[in-house]
Amino acid sequence: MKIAILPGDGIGTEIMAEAVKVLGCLDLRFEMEEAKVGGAAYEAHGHPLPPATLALAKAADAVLFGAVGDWKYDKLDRPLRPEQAILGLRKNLELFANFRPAICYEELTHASTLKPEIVAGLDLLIIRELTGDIYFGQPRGRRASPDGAFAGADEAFDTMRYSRPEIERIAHVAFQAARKRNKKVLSVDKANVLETFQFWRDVVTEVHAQYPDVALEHMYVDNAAMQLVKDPKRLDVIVTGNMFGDILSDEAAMLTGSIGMLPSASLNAKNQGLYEPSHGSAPDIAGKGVANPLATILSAAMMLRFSLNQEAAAQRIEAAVKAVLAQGLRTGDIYSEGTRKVGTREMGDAVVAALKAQG
Ligand SMILES: NC(=O)c1ccc[n+]([C@@H]2O[C@H](COP(=O)([O-])OP(=O)(O)OC[C@H]3O[C@@H](n4cnc5c(N)ncnc54)[C@H](O)[C@@H]3O)[C@@H](O)[C@H]2O)c1
Ligand SMILES: CC(C)[C@H](C(=O)O)[C@@H](O)C(=O)O
Ligand SMILES: [Mg+2]
Repeated sequence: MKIAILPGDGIGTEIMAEAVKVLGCLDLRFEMEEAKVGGAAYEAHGHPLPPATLALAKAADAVLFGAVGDWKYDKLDRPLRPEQAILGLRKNLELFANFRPAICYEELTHASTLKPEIVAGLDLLIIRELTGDIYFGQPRGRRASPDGAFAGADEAFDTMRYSRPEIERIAHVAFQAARKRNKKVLSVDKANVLETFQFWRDVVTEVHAQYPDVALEHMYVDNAAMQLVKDPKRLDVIVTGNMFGDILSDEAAMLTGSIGMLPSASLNAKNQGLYEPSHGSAPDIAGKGVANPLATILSAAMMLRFSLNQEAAAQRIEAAVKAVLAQGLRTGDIYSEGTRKVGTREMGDAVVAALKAQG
């Protein structure tokens, strides 16, 4: 089993060190090979996704990814910006199905900014389409406005688009995931305004005909954003497009206590996957040793489950994370009174100790 380890930038290197430590103390044989990605790769090789990094990711059974980005790269031409690395990996590996589970662990009920009764026991799954939408639609660019009230003025434009097969395959993923859970899917769109998302709604409805045992509900994204904080436990599987999924998953992260708790899996049709926390490189706390490594450690657990066929090891990691939270250990982002504040490394060490204690 070969795992590509791509730490990236900012807290990416700090959280990845803890996840690698956790993987290393399982009784499994992995080959782990590390490569630079994002700003780190740009500094070393002049490109955020160098050919050798992409080749490693393609050849591996799974990719564990930290995070990329830093404000200092914001002035670079877009193809050279760190974020292009993660977008390029998703597109090149055809990782169209992004699973972002938002689970509120019992011990963290009080870490959320929402009232405990709203989030206690929350377990929802956002399924985000990851290789289409306005993220990748062409054409895009800047030009002099060709017409309208501001003709001749500078303007910028992007293209939102989805093809039928792209919507069909993510809808199948959502309905199949719902069959293993509570048999209901909420499809989030903006069909009242956007043609792309009226089409999304039509195609999801058509695919639903093959899943009569699963309940389907449609909702506009603005309302969904509201329902997520009003009554999130009413929701179970949410399927949506690339951009809405990006936004709603950060919102859902706060229901779990912190974005530092939200893992993710991005899968292609062959179940090859890239696993990463849903957060970014957090330049504001990078280098301070305070980042929460649990989203990355939980992403490693998802990797064991989905790409490496190691369900037992995945469950061991998840149980170790719960044990550490039950011991009262907290990084700053999930700290609340009466718990013990620890740094990134201490949190990783505690997960390793909890794994060893399992025998
Ligand atoms: N997949 C990725 O690599 C990815 C994802 C999101 C953002 N980014 C990039 O990261 C950079 C920073 O973006 P941003 O600030 O908007 O989002 P961010 O997710 O990096 O940070 C948002 C806030 O959450 C906090 N935070 C994030 N992860 C944390 C953790 N593990 N523990 C504790 N606190 C945590 C940060 O300190 C910050 O206050 C940008 O360059 C952005 O493009 C990359
Ligand atoms: C860094 C950025 C390209 C990325 C996205 O928008 O998909 C991030 O926000 C995420 O959620 O993984
Ligand atoms: Mg995001």
